[in-house]
Amino acid sequence: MEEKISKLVQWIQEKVNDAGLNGAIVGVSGGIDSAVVAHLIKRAFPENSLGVIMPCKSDPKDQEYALEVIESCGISHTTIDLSETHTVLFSEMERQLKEKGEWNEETARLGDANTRARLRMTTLYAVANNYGYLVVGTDNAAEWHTGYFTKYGDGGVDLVPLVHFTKGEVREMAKVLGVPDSIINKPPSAGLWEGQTDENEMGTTYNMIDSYLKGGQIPEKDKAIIDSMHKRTEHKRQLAAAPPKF
Ligand SMILES: Nc1ncnc2c1ncn2[C@@H]1O[C@H](COP(=O)(O)OP(=O)(O)OC[C@H]2O[C@@H]([n+]3cccc(C(=O)O)c3)[C@H](O)[C@@H]2O)[C@@H](O)[C@H]1O
Ligand SMILES: Nc1ncnc2c1ncn2[C@@H]1O[C@H](COP(=O)(O)OP(=O)(O)OP(=O)(O)O)[C@@H](O)[C@H]1O
Ligand SMILES: [Mg+2]
Repeated sequence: MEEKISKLVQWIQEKVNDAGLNGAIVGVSGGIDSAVVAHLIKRAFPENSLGVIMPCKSDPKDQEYALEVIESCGISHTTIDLSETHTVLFSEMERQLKEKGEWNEETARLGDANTRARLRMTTLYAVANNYGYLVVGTDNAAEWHTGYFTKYGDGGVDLVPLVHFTKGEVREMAKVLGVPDSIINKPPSAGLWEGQTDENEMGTTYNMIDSYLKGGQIPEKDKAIIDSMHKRTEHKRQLAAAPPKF
């Protein structure tokens, strides 16, 4: 694992240097994926890396976890609270659509949640512009395959270093990097609404997805969920659809 970590760190350095930029930035949620990326970019650019904590109506406990991550890798950090911004934007949209009588209550929770992820993306790019940094994403192989991310939200990034690593491998990497156990052992959550956990929402587990990706046999029910998510999210792994030249 140490060798893979060194190669990833070197790859991040090369991508930033090739871009003619100065360093790298990541959103730090208090979860394991961003913890690993924070450690990687701190290793790649000890003096030119930044972790950004962006609460957005989030559980205050998340911020404590995020600060534990920051402390564990010693990365420079800043906190930008997006709760008010989200309220202003989302409530204005709700008001306007309600006025038209076209507000859809059923899809509102997901729309609200994805807006949080996209506000974080917008913030990261604005801060990255200030420092001349690349925005580093945190998607692992399981999330990438199932499309379990917000298009142009947490999926809107410049580099995806963990995309070939299963969730289990990310856990292994976290241990080697010195991510605190409290972060490694906590259930993965997008934190987009109260009580949300990835595995509850998806209806399958990361262990199942990992084992499927490694070619293992898994129950038909889990295979069906994973295949359906993969198919439904194909568009997220492509550039925006363009028509043929007429
Ligand atoms: N066939 C197609 N071709 C081109 N575009 C297509 C499309 N089908 C939908 N779309 C577009 O994609 C949109 C739907 O995609 P998207 O906006 O991503 O939304 P969606 O996939 O519905 O939701 C995002 C999922 O990712 C989860 N998530 C988000 C963020 C972080 C994490 C985490 O683990 O931390 C998890 C979240 O809980 C939710 O389950 C549609 O509104 C439409 O605009
Ligand atoms: N409150 C937050 N502050 C900063 N960044 C955030 C916040 N919430 C989410 N993010 C960003 O969105 C990414 C996607 O979240 P995701 O939940 O998949 O990863 P994670 O929280 O790092 O790990 P886990 O899967 O264990 O929850 C995070 O890795 C992080 O970069
Ligand atoms: Mg999370």
